[in-house]
Amino acid sequence: MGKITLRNVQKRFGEAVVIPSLDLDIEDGEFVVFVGPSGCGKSTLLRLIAGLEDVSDGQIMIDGRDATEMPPAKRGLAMVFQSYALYPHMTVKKNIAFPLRMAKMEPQEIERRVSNAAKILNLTNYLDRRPGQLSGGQRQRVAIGRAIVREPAAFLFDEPLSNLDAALRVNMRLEITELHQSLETTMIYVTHDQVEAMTMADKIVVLNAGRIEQVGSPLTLYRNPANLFVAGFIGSPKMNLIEGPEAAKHGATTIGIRPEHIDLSREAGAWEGEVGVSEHLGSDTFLHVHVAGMPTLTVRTGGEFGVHHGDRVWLTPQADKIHRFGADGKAL
Ligand SMILES: Nc1ncnc2c1ncn2[C@@H]1O[C@H](COP(=O)(O)OP(=O)(O)OP(=O)(O)O)[C@@H](O)[C@H]1O
Repeated sequence: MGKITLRNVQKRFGEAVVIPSLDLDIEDGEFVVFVGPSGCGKSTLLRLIAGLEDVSDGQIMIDGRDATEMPPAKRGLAMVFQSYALYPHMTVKKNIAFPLRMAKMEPQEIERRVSNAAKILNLTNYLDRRPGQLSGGQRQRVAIGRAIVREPAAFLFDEPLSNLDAALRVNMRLEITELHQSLETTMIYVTHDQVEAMTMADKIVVLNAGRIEQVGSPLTLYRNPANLFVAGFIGSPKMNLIEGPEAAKHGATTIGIRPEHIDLSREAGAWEGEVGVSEHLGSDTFLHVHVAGMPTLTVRTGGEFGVHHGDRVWLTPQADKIHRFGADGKAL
């Protein structure tokens, strides 16, 4: 079980309203990612679900029970922090077993759960080490192990990978996704990294100033962003946003086109421009092209196009891939 429902949830810190009013349904077994810029309230929302903060108003239901006033330990959720919060003087085994010993579980059952978690996380050979003798990735796995042994209704991750280097982040991202696939337990994951959100989530919740901008699968958000905020936030490099024509009902419009949806040519096309910086990523190349009267446009090519700084090129947006937004920022 692991169905979590938020109804009209509000959070104020003194006078400051951090979450004005929020409704959200998290289904059993879903991998849900809260993403948004720094300070948008992602961690606060996770802490409200965990019970580490009290809601100012509204209701939190976990598996059909009202959990709004329930103390954290009673909610059956397990939180994994970026700081790991491991005990340096305890072995890996003791660290993982810690919450079970606190709960006075039978030693045999503790043993069974710890060795099972160690197997899942590839930590079997490290059980007698102390955290100081482990790599960053291994420490992160110990922190996850401590959550697994509790057999929670849901795992709550607060930016768990932000202390790891880039390569390790990619590895751990995959490991957590695989863990989700094998455990099939609800996971709620907070990050400001839209790539993490895109690659891991079943469902992404895009937050901005304590409000939900859009909820949907990664591809839904990518293909059909509900507004300019989501269009600009999801996707790397960012969607090109260009001033569009005035529209009778909608006022000043904005046109959005992703870098992979602009065709490049040396002959005629819609817009003529000059190539600025090229970024070669190996599989893709991103050209930054200056077109008169527009912000610099980013265009994806396979890299075989062979253009250089200062070359004249023509750009043509693919007509069926153009997004349009009204003056209020909403998709038209
Ligand atoms: N205990 C607190 N007292 C007062 N204000 C707080 C408290 N905790 C958080 N805030 C404020 O609430 C807002 C949301 O903070 P929160 O940590 O949830 O954001 P976030 O989206 O997780 O940001 P980040 O990605 O930087 O961690 C911020 O403006 C923050 O300053």
